[in-house]
Amino acid sequence: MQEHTQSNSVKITESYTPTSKRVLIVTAVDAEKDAVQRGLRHAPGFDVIAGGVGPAATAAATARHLIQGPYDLVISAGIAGGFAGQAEMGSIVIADLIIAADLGSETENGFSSVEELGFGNARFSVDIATARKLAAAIKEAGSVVTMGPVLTVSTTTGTAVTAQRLLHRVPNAAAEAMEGFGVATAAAAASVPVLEIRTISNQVGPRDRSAWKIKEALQALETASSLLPEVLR
Ligand SMILES: O=C(O)c1cccc(C(=O)CC[C@H]2O[C@@H](n3cnc4c(=O)[nH]cnc43)[C@H](O)[C@@H]2O)c1
Repeated sequence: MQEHTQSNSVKITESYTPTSKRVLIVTAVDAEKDAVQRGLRHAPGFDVIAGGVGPAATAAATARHLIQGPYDLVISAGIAGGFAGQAEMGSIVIADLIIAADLGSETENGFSSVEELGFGNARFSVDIATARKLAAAIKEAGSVVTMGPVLTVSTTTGTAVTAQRLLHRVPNAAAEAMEGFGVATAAAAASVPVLEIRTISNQVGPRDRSAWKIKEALQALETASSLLPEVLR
């Protein structure tokens, strides 16, 4: 509290709330952005953008917005495919690792990641304390939540064989989407911590677009987003 005395001797009292975090949330498409914004209900401190589909578009959009910071946290958020037995349709996944699952080289002996090839980094750590806090809040709110690696792919998986190949590379993978690694690359370049929140619209495997539960996944995204102001306070 701070008190100011004006020249006419009327005391004006202002109350100050502690400075809250400034957070950039990056979705792929507008429908995801709208769901996040519905959940946030105009809470202060959050900027939400739709950065486009895929790691390149989203990395560029994230980097462009981070320049307008400073930001304390960047979140990649949206719908995703869930790996069977790890994350079911309508549930929420909080990444504990963000992995570029198809960034590398095909060899006679299978896939080699950029790390194995010595070309750089194929995975990013998340702000694990905040990730755990968010997962606990989601569980407390009554939603099903899994923490695990979220894969970033440039091509959506469409066969059981590819799903198995990905699980061979990352045995405990929870979900796959197309943007997390791009968002994390831009966040790391700006030294800003990152999170990834995914809500499951479909199973990773044979492509059947008619079976995607987009409405349910967007509702789950709204629910997860509604918990962010309290968790990040
Ligand atoms: O058609 C719609 O109404 C609609 C509403 C919201 C989002 C979409 C998308 O198609 C978003 C594309 C976005 O979704 C991620 N995603 C979802 N499932 C998978 C998957 O199995 N494998 C990889 N990515 C997936 C991805 O991040 C895309 O950018 C449509």
